[in-house]
Amino acid sequence: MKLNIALLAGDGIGPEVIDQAVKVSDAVAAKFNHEINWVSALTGAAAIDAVGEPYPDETHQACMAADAVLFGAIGHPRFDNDPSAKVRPEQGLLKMRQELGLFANVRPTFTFPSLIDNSPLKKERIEGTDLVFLRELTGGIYFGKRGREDNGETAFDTCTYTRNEVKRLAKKGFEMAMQRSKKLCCVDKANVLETSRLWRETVQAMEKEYPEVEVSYEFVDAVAMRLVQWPNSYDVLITENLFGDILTDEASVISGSMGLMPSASLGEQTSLFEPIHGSYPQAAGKDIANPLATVLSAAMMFETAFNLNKEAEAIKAVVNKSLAEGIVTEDLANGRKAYKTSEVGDWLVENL
Ligand SMILES: NC(=O)c1ccc[n+]([C@@H]2O[C@H](COP(=O)([O-])OP(=O)(O)OC[C@H]3O[C@@H](n4cnc5c(N)ncnc54)[C@H](O)[C@@H]3O)[C@@H](O)[C@H]2O)c1
Ligand SMILES: CC(C)[C@H](C(=O)O)[C@@H](O)C(=O)O
Ligand SMILES: [Mg+2]
Repeated sequence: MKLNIALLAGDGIGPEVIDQAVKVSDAVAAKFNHEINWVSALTGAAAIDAVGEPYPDETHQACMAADAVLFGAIGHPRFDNDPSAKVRPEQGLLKMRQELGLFANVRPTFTFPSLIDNSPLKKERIEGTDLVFLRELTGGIYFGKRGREDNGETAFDTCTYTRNEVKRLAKKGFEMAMQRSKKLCCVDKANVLETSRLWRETVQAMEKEYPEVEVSYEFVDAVAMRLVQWPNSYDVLITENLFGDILTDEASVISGSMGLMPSASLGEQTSLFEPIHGSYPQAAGKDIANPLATVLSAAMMFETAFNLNKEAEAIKAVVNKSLAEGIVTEDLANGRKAYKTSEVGDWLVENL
């Protein structure tokens, strides 16, 4: 099979972790007789430096022409520390998600048996955790009206959702629950927010279409607590954009490192695969970042975008093997030898 993949490495550790995912993808493609045609395109601060905008039209065209997109990370301290910057790398990420119509961000959280002691949480609480967030990705406060009033003394961001936006995300949630343990949790703040009441009302109305799915409705503040207290009590969680952003970073602590958690962003026309972490600027250029979140995002790409399950399983298996054998970057070393980002990538290729 010929796979056309747009490659958006981005900023900071983006290019380093993407390099490992490319090496591993090429190796798995060779093993299973596929050919990957990578088309690299600019995004983030790198694109601002090169052409003045974070998601240039050329990049959008490359994403639209490809069968799938593999994304690293964007963001640079130069913008993080300058709130007045008008053009920002993150705008590129949001524009890309919106223009590609990537409304459903699938963010699994799971544990690796060999890393159970890497989590600061108690082993007996987290063992066997296997849950998945479906984060709405193209609506809510990220895309609402925002601005300043009162000579800049007052700022506002507005959160808006339409019933259809909630429905299409919830539909994916119900479908995913049917494939898994038939348990769905709708995370909201319906005791306060009108958008959350629309979420709850919409999901409640859909329950009768999926009589086998047991649905619970929980407030986001309580979920934030129970997620680290009893993560095993969850299976599929659906939530709006900002809640999903925050809860998934929190959930990454269960696995032991932010550098481990992959994601898939799904739309009607295309899909994009990216680690949930950012550009981790402190590690940029040092060859120390954990590449596994990006490698596992590539596995999600084989599975979700191309229906190539054996290929995805091969990647997951070699990742598990590397962890079991202690071939880990410094975030997971825990007093053991820390391997470089590129050494982990090389090991995965050799052992695939
Ligand atoms: N999707 C994205 O591209 C994305 C996501 C989040 C943040 N950002 C951007 O990234 C920049 C830095 O943001 P931040 O520091 O809040 O978040 P971050 O995810 O880049 O880093 C937070 C912490 O997580 C850990 N971490 C992250 N990735 C890791 C990896 N691969 N291996 C090992 N440890 C890892 C590190 O301890 C790091 O200090 C900002 O400009 C932000 O806007 C981009
Ligand atoms: C960088 C930022 C805009 C982004 C988000 O908030 O969606 C990031 O935190 C993520 O999780 O991908
Ligand atoms: Mg985030």
